[in-house]
Amino acid sequence: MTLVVTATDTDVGKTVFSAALTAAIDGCYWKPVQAGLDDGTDSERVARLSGLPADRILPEAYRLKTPASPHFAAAIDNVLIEPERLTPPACDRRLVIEGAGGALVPLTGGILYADMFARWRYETIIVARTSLGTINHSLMTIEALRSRDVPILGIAFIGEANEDSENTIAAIGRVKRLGRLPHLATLDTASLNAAFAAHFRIEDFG
Ligand SMILES: Nc1ncnc2c1ncn2[C@@H]1O[C@H](COP(=O)(O)OP(=O)(O)OP(=O)(O)O)[C@@H](O)[C@H]1O
Ligand SMILES: C[C@H](N)[C@H](N)CCCCCC(=O)O
Ligand SMILES: [Mg+2]
Repeated sequence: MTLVVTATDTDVGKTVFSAALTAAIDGCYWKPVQAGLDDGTDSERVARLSGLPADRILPEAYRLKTPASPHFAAAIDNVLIEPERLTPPACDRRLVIEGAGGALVPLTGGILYADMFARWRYETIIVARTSLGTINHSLMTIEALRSRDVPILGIAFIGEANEDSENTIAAIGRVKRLGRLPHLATLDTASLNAAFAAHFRIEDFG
């Protein structure tokens, strides 16, 4: 089963979570659109953090120079993102697909990530912060996905425990709380794998 990782915002922790998840299911990882090349790419970070062989990291469909919204980064590079090229590549294992930013980030002037998720119809995981403001961002993300009939596997939190916010989102949003990855002072393969194993149940990921 292919899994999509989206979030309530950029910089929430999708790449870190995806690295842990891909390692845990011994799968493949794909970042369809990488916007920003100078500070390293999400694929490079997943390769390093997951410790998986290089061939598990599938090549991006688009590699855009500017760290910006994909629609804008593409325009700067004089590229038009074509949805047909965002067909997930073949992989003989389970695939983890990481979006860019939050669910309603544009790929073109008219197509948002959530529209691609709706085409794909894969189970989608929302990565959300635990800090104040997350209830609103998480519930809006859930609404945006539901309104497009995107299947939601559940929500994965990143950060320090915030029991009320996490439970409130799960209850009002009617989504499964998959777990919470705490902030790791040392972010490496061993600490990430250990934290994922301690805070998530592998059975929840199919
Ligand atoms: N559990 C964690 N412990 C420590 N640092 C973390 C953790 N999760 C994320 N970070 C750090 O937070 C920053 C943002 O995380 P990440 O790159 O995973 O965000 P993202 O949601 O993938 O962003 P983008 O929209 O650019 O893809 C990174 O510097 C990352 O190393
Ligand atoms: C460049 C960044 N790290 C992500 N790849 C793209 C984030 C796009 C966010 C757009 C927005 O919501 O304003
Ligand atoms: Mg990322």
